[in-house]
Amino acid sequence: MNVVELNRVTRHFGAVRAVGDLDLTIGRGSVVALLGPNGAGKTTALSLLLGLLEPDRGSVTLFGRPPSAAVRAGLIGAMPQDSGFVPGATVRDVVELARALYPHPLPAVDVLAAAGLTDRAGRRVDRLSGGETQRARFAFALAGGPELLVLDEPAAAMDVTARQAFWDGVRGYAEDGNTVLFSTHQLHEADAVADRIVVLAAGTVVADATPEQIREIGGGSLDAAFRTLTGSER
Ligand SMILES: Nc1ncnc2c1ncn2[C@@H]1O[C@H](COP(=O)(O)OP(=O)(O)OP(=O)(O)O)[C@@H](O)[C@H]1O
Repeated sequence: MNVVELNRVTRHFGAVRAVGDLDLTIGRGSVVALLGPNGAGKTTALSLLLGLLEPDRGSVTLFGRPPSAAVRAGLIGAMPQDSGFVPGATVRDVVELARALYPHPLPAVDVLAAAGLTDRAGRRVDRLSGGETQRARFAFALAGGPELLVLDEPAAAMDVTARQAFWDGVRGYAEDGNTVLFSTHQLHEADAVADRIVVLAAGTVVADATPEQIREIGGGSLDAAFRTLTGSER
C-alpha cells in the first residue's frame, strides 16, 4: 500500500487553477522534496494531501484511506506554513499537547532532542526566535510519532547549524521506515536530503525523478534543471 496517492487532483480558487490533474504516489520510507516557483501550487498540494482543502475533482488517499481518517488514526504529522501556537504555552506544553493527541507518541525528551529544543523546553513559544519557532513546529509535527511527516518549507528560518541538525533528524526519521514529504525553495537541500524530487509548475508535475536524474536535465546543475523545467529565472 502506498503512503500517499494523489490521482488527477484539481483545485481552483475562483478563476485560478492552483493545482491541475496532479498525480503523486509515494511509498513507505521515502523522502520526497516538492520544488516549484512561487505560486506553483506546492502549499495547495500539501493542503489537499492533508485534507485541509477538498479537491474540485480527483482523489487523495493516505495509507489507503481518506486524509481525515489517516489523521484521526495518528498516522500523519504536519508542519503547515505559518501555523501558530497558543500564546503563553511553553515548548514543553506544545510537545505534550501533540503527544496527547496521538495514540503512540514519542517520548517528550526524544522529541525535544530531535528538534534541538532540549534547553528551550521551558520557554514560552511566543518568545522564541524565528528559527526556534520553526523547530517548535517541527517538534509538534513529530511528537505523535507519525508514519508520514508533511513539512511546508520547514527549514526556512533556521540558521546553518540548525538546518544541518534538522535535516539529519529528518533523514534519521525516514531511515526508521517513516515517510517524509517536504516543500522547499532550497535546491541544494532537496538534492542533499531527498531520494526523489517532484517539480511543480503552474499546478502540475513537470518532473518526478531522483536528484541525479533531475540534475542531468540541467547538464549537471540542479539550478539549471529547475530553470529549464519551470521556465523561471531565479
Ligand atoms: N486561498 C486562496 N485564494 C485564492 N488564491 C489562492 C489561495 N491559495 C492559493 N492561491 C493561488 O493558487 C496558486 C498556488 O498557490 P500556492 O500557495 O499553492 O503556491 P506555492 O507553490 O506554495 O507558492 P510559494 O512558493 O509562494 O509558497 C497561486 O496562484 C495562489 O495565488
